[in-house]
Amino acid sequence: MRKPLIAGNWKMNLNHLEAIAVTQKLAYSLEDRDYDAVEIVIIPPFTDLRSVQTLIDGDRLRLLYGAQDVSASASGAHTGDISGSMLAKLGCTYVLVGHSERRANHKESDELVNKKIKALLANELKPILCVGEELEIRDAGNHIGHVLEQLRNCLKGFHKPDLKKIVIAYEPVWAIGTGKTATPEDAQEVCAAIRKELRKIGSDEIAENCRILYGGSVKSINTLDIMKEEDVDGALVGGASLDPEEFARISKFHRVLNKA
Ligand SMILES: O=C[C@H](O)COP(=O)(O)O
Repeated sequence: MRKPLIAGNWKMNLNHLEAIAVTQKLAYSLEDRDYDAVEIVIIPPFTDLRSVQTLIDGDRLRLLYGAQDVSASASGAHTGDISGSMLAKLGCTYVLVGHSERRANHKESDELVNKKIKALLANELKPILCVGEELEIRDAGNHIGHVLEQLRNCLKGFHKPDLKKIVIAYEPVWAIGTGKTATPEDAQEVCAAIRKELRKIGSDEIAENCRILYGGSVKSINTLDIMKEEDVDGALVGGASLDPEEFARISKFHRVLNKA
């Protein structure tokens, strides 16, 4: 079975002092049974990672953490970039790649995302590959084709041992930060199509074991309906993850719905 994964992408919010307070409040709101049932991950800005690492290591918290991006390069003259080896040294487990906000704001191509995945795997980090469509593509009725093309391009050249380490996050761009969550049926349709494509790209085993997350205005009030869907294995949460009590409520969905 696939262990559900709930990841909180803080985006460009919370300095390193605020990060300590939010992480502590989140940890106080969770119990061992929550960590046993769900992988709970926080993804703060780069500037917070060392503080989060020190707190989690020092208090032996069962939270996992990661970064919002990575350089495709290993080291060198890349001003402003952060390398996979630096993130590994900071104890990161997961790293987002291909988030629509990076694609839009930094003109990130599928080819660049592919190189970033390679850099993460080289440093034993687990990519969370974000794919999703703009509203006009959805309205044109070709959103599934668009998402699967992104998936194929970003995963080009990877073999089965590598594919096993990758998490996929389906994030319809029109649902991000808008309060307009995709319907559970919509999320299921795309996540099922992604899983079917993973059978072709990788194997039945890879498709069965890959966690596919939904992201886009996830809140505690809509988590259960989304998580009931067979091919949805978790959520990539933005705004709601900045409130530790709300993010804890989202992470505790398993207390009502058994996905194991
Ligand atoms: O990475 C998170 C997604 O962009 C969703 O953000 P949101 O929950 O604020 O819509």
